[in-house]
Amino acid sequence: MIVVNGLKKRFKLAKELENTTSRSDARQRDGFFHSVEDVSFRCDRGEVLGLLGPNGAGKTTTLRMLSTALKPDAGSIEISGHNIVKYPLKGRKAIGFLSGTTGLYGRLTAKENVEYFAKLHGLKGKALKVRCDELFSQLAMDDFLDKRAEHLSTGMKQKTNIARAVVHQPDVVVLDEPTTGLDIMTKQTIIQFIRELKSAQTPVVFSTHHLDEIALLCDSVCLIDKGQSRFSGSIEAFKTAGQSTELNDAFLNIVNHGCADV
Ligand SMILES: Nc1ncnc2c1ncn2[C@@H]1O[C@H](COP(=O)(O)OP(=O)(O)OP(=O)(O)O)[C@@H](O)[C@H]1O
Repeated sequence: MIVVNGLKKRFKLAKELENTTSRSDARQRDGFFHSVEDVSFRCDRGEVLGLLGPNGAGKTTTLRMLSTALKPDAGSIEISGHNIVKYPLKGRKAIGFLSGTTGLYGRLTAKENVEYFAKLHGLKGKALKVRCDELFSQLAMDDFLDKRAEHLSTGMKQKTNIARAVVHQPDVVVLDEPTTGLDIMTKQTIIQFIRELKSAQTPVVFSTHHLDEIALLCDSVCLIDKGQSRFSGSIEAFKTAGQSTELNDAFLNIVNHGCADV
C-alpha cells in the first residue's frame, strides 16, 4: 500500500531568475520553483493508480520522491506501513521504480543487465534464474536477451529497464511514463505486465498522458496540476468530478474549472 500526504518539493532558482516571479506559473517565487506544493493520494493492494497532469505539473518530481531519489520538503510517504521519508532504505527495498532515465550498462546484454541487478538485490543460483526467466517471458524479451544494451531499440530498452526495476519482486511498483514512445505491440506487452502485477496484488502507480491506458488499467487516478493534486479517487468519481463520462473531457474540465461540487 502507498499513502502519500501533503507532499511538497521546491528547487532553488538559478541566480539570474532568483528575484523573478512568473506570470504564467505562480510556483516561481521567493527565489524557488515550487514544483510540488500539495500532493496526496493512496494506492491499495491489488490496485493500479494513474498519475495524470499537464506537462510540468509535478508528476515526475512526485514519483522521484516516492522512489527516495528526492527528499520531500514536507509531507509523508508511507509504503507497506513504513515511513520512507524517515527510513529511505526501507523504501528503496520496497519499491520497484522505473524512471524516465533509468540507465542500463551499454556493454552488457539485456540478460546480463537484469541478472546484474538481481545479484545486487541478493538473488543467486536457481532463484535468480527462475525469477529472470519469468520476467523475460512476461515481457517477451527472448528475441533480444543476448544483444548488448547499447544496440537495443527504445522498446527493448524499456522492457529491460522494467525487468531490472522489478527483479527483486518489490512490494510496490512505480513507473514514470512506462509506455511513452513505444510501438503498439510493446505498449500492449507492458499493459499486460501491469495487469499481471495487479493480479498478484502488487500496488502499481504510473504516470501517463494516455487516457486510454487509464481506462484499460486503473482503479483510481490522481490528477496533478501546477504542483497540486486537484483530484484523487476512483475512475467513476473522476468522471463525476469532471462532469463527463469521457476521461478526456473530465480531465480538461477539472484542469480548467476544478472539480464539480457533488
Ligand atoms: N531540479 C529542478 N530545478 C528546478 N525546477 C525543476 C527541477 N525539477 C523539476 N523542475 C520543475 O518542476 C516542474 C515539474 O516538473 P516535473 O518533471 O515533475 O513535471 P511532469 O508533470 O513530470 O511533466 P511532464 O509531463 O512534462 O513530464 C517543471 O516546471 C520543472 O521545470
